[in-house]
Amino acid sequence: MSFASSLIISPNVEISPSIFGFLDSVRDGSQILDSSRFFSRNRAANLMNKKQKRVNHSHSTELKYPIPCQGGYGSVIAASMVANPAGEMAVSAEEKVYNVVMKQAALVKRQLRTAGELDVKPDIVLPGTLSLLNEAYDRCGEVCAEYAKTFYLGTMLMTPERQKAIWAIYVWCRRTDELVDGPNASHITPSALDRWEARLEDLFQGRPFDMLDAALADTVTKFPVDIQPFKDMIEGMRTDLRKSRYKNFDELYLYCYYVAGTVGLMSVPVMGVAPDSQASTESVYNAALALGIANQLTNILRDVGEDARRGRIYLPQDELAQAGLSDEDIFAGRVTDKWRNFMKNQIKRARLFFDEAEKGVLELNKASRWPVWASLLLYRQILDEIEANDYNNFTKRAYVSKAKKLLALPMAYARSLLSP
Ligand SMILES: CC(C)=CCC/C(C)=C/CC/C(C)=C/CC/C(C)=C/COP(=O)(O)OP(=O)(O)O
Repeated sequence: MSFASSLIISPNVEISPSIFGFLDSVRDGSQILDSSRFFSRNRAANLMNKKQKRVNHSHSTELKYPIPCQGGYGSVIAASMVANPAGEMAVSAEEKVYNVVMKQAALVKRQLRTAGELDVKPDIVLPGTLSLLNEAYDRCGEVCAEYAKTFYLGTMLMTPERQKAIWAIYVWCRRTDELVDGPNASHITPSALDRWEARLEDLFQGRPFDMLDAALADTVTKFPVDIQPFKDMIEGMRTDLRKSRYKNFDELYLYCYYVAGTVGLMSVPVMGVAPDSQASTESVYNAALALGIANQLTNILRDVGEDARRGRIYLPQDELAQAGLSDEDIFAGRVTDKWRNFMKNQIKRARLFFDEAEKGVLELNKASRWPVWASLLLYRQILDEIEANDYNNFTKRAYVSKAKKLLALPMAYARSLLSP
């Protein structure tokens, strides 16, 4: 069965224009994703302690964000229970996301126990479906190779089962992103996203809509992957449809979790934790979340000009105001000292998230570390390039040169050999 024909199975195709656009761009290679895309130091530990405190004093809990402040990088306390204008207590983004992370870690632990420490379930295949499934996974591999070359290369070191599962997850994320960022994004409505979510639920229940969904449907039967991060990613797309400004870092953090932190949470159950790791499952999940947030913050800092031209400013409005900057300054694209200082603090924060992520990479299964190191090293270098461009992220796109990319690969490999 050809891939294109397999997509026209169901009449539920209102989201399909984007999928076809997605396919076209895969075919002509017009978009290349060259590699994959928050936390105070010791945050995982901090959060654990806070969680403990929360049990005892549920209303006095405070979580710390690394918020850049004038003249340095201070740690400003952000209450995890904050009052909204109506005086109701609302839960901060940080706490909301923390709860998801804890739930994911608990789920994977429970499932591993019942599976007797086996994270791959045996393959039970009905006659005739194996070749289709193989074809579906091959197609996912092709998409991953086309869009995320470096990451794809890294997956080559994984076991075939893990490799295929990562491809299937990658492709679902890519398609989800394409709904709001692809060529047919202007046709996408919240109800199209609702249908995409219904389709996600179907595939988790073993009823995939097309071949690529079938690959993910198979993956979720083999690895302890939970639906929550997938649903949250769709929520991120809804956020993108209705929102083009972020009041503060709390709001931005939630957005980054939705669109990128979720990828980390989806990946850990497949990548697996090293059998000799002493780290808690929670801390590995926190590191994976941190990598997604770091990547997304980097992506936002790199794309300030491009996003502004689409009328979007992802940078926290309160921090811009504190730095004496406004939306108009961004639209005008002037690289001033105020802008450079603001950017320095934003870059510092992104690097803190990368630091947090680094601790977790060591805890992953050896064979899964290389692609993660490669994407971490490459994406973090984008921050160096923004600096090298003298913070002109309005008209200059920060990118990592081919030579630097090539150099990063053996470095990533060498790091992947290090034990915790
Ligand atoms: C660290 C541990 C314990 C595990 C690793 C867990 C993983 C794999 C985390 C990775 C998270 C990730 C890759 C998020 C993607 C975020 C992102 C900004 C991707 C970039 O996508 P595009 O926007 O297509 O990229 P470009 O614009 O750079 O092409």
